[in-house]
Amino acid sequence: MHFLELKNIHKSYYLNKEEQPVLKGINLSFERGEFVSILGESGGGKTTLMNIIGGLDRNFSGEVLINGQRLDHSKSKALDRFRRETVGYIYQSYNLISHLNVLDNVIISLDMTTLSKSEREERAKALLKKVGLLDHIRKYPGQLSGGQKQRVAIARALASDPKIIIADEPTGALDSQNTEEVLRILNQIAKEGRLVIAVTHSQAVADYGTRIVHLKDGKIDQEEFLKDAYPIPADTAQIQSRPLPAWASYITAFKHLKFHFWRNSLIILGTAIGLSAVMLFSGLGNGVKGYINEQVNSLVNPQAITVSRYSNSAASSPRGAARTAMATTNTGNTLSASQIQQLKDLKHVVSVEPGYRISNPTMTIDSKTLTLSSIQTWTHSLQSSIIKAGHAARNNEIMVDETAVAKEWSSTNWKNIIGKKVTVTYTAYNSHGKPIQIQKKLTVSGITNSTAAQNGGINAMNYTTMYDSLKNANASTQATFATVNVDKMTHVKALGNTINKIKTNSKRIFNAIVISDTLDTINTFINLASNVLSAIAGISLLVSALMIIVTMFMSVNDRVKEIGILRAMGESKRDIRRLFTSESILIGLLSSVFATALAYGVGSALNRVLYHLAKYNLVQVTFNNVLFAFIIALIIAFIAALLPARRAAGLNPIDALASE
Ligand SMILES: Nc1ncnc2c1ncn2[C@@H]1O[C@H](COP(=O)(O)OP(=O)(O)OP(=O)(O)O)[C@@H](O)[C@H]1O
Repeated sequence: MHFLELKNIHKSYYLNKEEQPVLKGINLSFERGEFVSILGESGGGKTTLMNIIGGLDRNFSGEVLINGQRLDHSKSKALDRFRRETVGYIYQSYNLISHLNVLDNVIISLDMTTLSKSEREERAKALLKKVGLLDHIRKYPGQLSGGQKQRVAIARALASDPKIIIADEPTGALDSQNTEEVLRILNQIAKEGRLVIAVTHSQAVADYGTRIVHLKDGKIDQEEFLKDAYPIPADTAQIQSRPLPAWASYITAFKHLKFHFWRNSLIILGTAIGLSAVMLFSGLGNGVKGYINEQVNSLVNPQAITVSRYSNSAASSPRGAARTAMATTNTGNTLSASQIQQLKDLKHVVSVEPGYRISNPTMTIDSKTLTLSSIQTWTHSLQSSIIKAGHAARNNEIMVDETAVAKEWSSTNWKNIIGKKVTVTYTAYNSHGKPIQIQKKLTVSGITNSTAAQNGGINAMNYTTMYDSLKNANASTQATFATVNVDKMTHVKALGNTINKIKTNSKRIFNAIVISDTLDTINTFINLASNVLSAIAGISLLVSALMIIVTMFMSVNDRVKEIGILRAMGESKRDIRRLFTSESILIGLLSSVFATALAYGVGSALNRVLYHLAKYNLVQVTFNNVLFAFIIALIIAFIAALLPARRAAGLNPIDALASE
């Protein structure tokens, strides 16, 4: 049984459907320890034969047997494995991978073995030492002489410990000294018990081996046995091969990214700008939402429900409801003691504060008379943080709004209004609905600022002051609204609904305003606006996707030869596809990292500029915004790589190797 046997190999190429036979029945056998030279005229089919032996060509007839076992050329996985385990290639034009240094050019073949990382590095260095290049391992192929390149190629071919070395014109591009050196190494390889098959035009080179095979007109026309095959040394442990692991593709992809640093940096920058814009707009949405929520909650206590009488004219929308709440004693829509009790009896209610709101009162300060939009009693529905100066109103005191009153009184010394005596005049109603004019002298105790809450701001006295003024004037003392204080924030919404559903004689009686409802509506609009802005920014990501596609196609075009080399080394179509998808995914990942830094950087700069306007960080990029951007970037990168990666994987390895 021969180590390698070729039986009746026929191969034709077809040009315009016209058959051009190249190999016309090759029968040959080889043994380990041989150094066989194949001689023949140019175009005689030597390379074609090598591609068949090396498991690169599948379109031929005849049989290739290894240790008596037929190599099934219809099974691509088996062929990948055969190339990976059994064959090492050396080419006339070296075919080193230009973006990998000398050491990595050898290690890339070892990545398909089960050796550990340190063992792989050790073996690569040992092989490079053997070919005299240990001092050059960090150089790139472009920094080596022809002879050095070929020696790297030999080290690479030997890396996975293959039993067959195919050398296609290994000395074709070398001077006599380097030729001598390479031949010596090849002879040494044969002495190690490997089968070396070298294609050559040179009789001198051929004479170096153990056998010469002449190829003529597609047939073997002569064989010369020069020496016996070298004895096969006792087999040392064979290095185990394995399919290329995913991490190896990522490492190679990263090295390629690094090699084309500037080109890739620009793409990463472009993608990162688009991604960071998406993050910033989402962050701005969060910030504005947070700001408005904080503003509203600082004016109005979210854990209090403002309840007034329900009137048909009030729409069910928050704005309509707000109008109802503004209804005052003037309308006669008041809350009776039993209705207040009804509210007190509800579950989760901590307390109920009856309140009065009176519209269009006038206020006279010194000789100035102002018409206000309303005066009300202070309840827990208001936050004490709106009192900007002075203190909350005690008996016979009043708090006045900064803009509507204090600054109207004096634009410069408005704070001096505190302590001033004012006369408030307003209309109330007696129990028969008859209007009663009430006039009351009060002292200004504090200034409120709540312009964001409602027009006209808050002018408020305490409950006792208002109650006494109504009682003394024989006006109705029924509350115009009530503040229902709720035990827990989580119960507020449900309680609001419950209050709205209470009926007497199947008629709804209460109208409850839950501030979170209003905030929900505001938040929906802000979300919508920020999503629209993010989506607009997202369009730039389409441009990024196109950039990645173009780069990947360029990368495939640049690397056609490399694809051929990797396939010859035993990488599968899947490995090649992954090489390009992983590069694109790395671009996506790096872009996301860069975009995150950019978004936080620009975000904090914007916050610094805007802070003095709102006293709030208006850009708040959250972890979820970042996560979303990462996911989007990875999806875009993956999709962008699909077509180029498919093209790369679909390349015929022989054509790829033959590409210029
Ligand atoms: N992909 C192909 N399509 C068509 N014809 C091809 C193809 N590849 C090779 N040939 C032809 O097959 C013949 C054998 O080519 P091959 O490269 O095997 O020759 P060779 O003996 O290695 O030549 P050289 O010594 O010049 O390298 C040539 O005539 C070549 O033009």
